[in-house]
Parts: sequence; structure tokens; C-alpha cells
Amino acid sequence: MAHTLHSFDNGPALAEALADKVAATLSESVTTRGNATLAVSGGSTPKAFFEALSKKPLDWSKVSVTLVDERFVPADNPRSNHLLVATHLLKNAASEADFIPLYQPEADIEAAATVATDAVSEMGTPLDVVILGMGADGHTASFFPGGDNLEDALDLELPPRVMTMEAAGAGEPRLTLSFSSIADAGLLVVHIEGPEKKSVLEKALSGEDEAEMPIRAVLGRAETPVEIYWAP
Ligand SMILES: O=C1O[C@H](COP(=O)(O)O)[C@@H](O)[C@H](O)[C@H]1O
Repeated sequence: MAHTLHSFDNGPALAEALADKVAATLSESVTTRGNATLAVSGGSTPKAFFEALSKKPLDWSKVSVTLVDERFVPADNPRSNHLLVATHLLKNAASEADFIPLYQPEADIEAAATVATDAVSEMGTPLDVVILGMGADGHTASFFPGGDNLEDALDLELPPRVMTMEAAGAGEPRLTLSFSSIADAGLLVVHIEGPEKKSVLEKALSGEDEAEMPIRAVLGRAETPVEIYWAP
């Protein structure tokens, strides 16, 4: 599938441009359909983008926000992606948005995935905007190399859902949207910053083994053309 690389001089310029693009896409959905949906990633990269997006003027009360992936930890854990989004995105104008967590306080992670699948499915499909990150190991969402559920997670024939994932490089057990949940998003973005991530992207684009670098599934098989946002 096609992809487009958008390069910026620095992180703040990227954050503003991506926030403008996402806000415009969400606004269009609110105008045409009455609501809008957004799934965002965690990690260190998206903080400035979240801060910029939180200030964009749109009818956030009509916007539902969820996560692309989450650790199986409650929202008061410093490694929680929910905490990251609450701190940097769900404030200012965006405090009006509805947030759908992937972590659920169930007895085990499989039960949490089932509850989260029901909650995310109420957002409807396809999602309007999905923002992916990418790790230095070529993971995206919680599609980790060596992940115990990787094959099913990348299977576009399986229904959209929240899945569990464990992998040596993942730390805590994870909850992740399946590839079938994100591959047809209205706007599908891979947001990466720094020279190391650029090298990882170039390596991903030069090969085909999805088990080695799961980001290749997104770059190669997503139904929606991928918009890559990069800054040094
Ligand atoms: O584990 C994760 O890492 C990736 C990338 O994070 P970064 O710190 O290198 O920006 C992120 O996309 C994913 O959501 C997160 O759970």
C-alpha cells in the first residue's frame, strides 16, 4: 500500500502540523456524521503533539478517544498510556472528549480484553483517525516481534477487537487494538521522530518479514494509505 512521508524541521513544527491535520479530520467527521473517533499511541514521542491537539478548537464533546495499545496496569501507574493521554491530551479544549480506556479492572487480562473490545466496538468502524508510533525494534501498537499473539493480531480476516500480547521486549503484558481495527482508519498516521527511528523505518521499508518488524504489516497491507510524520 502507498505511503507518504511528511518531513519537518523539528518536533514542535511536526506537532503543530499533525495536530492541525487531526483536528481538521475530526471536525469534518463531527460536521458530516455528528461524532468523531480517535485512537492514539503511547510512548515518549506523542507528548508535544498531544499538547498541541488539546488546544485545537473543535466540538470535542462529540469526540471519542481511545488508545491503540496499553500496558495491563491501572491509570495511576506511571507507565500507563491512559495516564499519558490524561496528562497531555484530555485537557484544555479536549477535556470535553469522551475517553474509552483499554485497561479494565478485571481479574485477568483476557477478561479485560473482552470488556475493552465491547467498549471500543461502540465507537464504530472504521475509526476516523489512528495515530501509530514505532519502536526501535519495529513494533507498532503492541505488535511486538516474538509476541505470543502476533499472527492473530496481524490477521486482517479476523474481526476488529482488543487483543492481549506478551513479548520479551514489551515489559508488562499488553492490550492492543488488532490490525483489523486500524487498517481501514479514515486517517492512518505513523508518527516517528529522530534519526534512529528514520533508520528503522528505512529498514522496514526495505524488507518484507512482518514477524521480524511488525510495522511492515501497516506499511505493506493497510487498506488506508499511511501518512508518515517525521522530524529529526
Ligand atoms: O511501547 C510503546 O512504544 C511505542 C513507541 O514508543 P516511543 O517511546 O518510542 O515513542 C508506542 O507507539 C506504543 O504505543 C507504546 O505502547
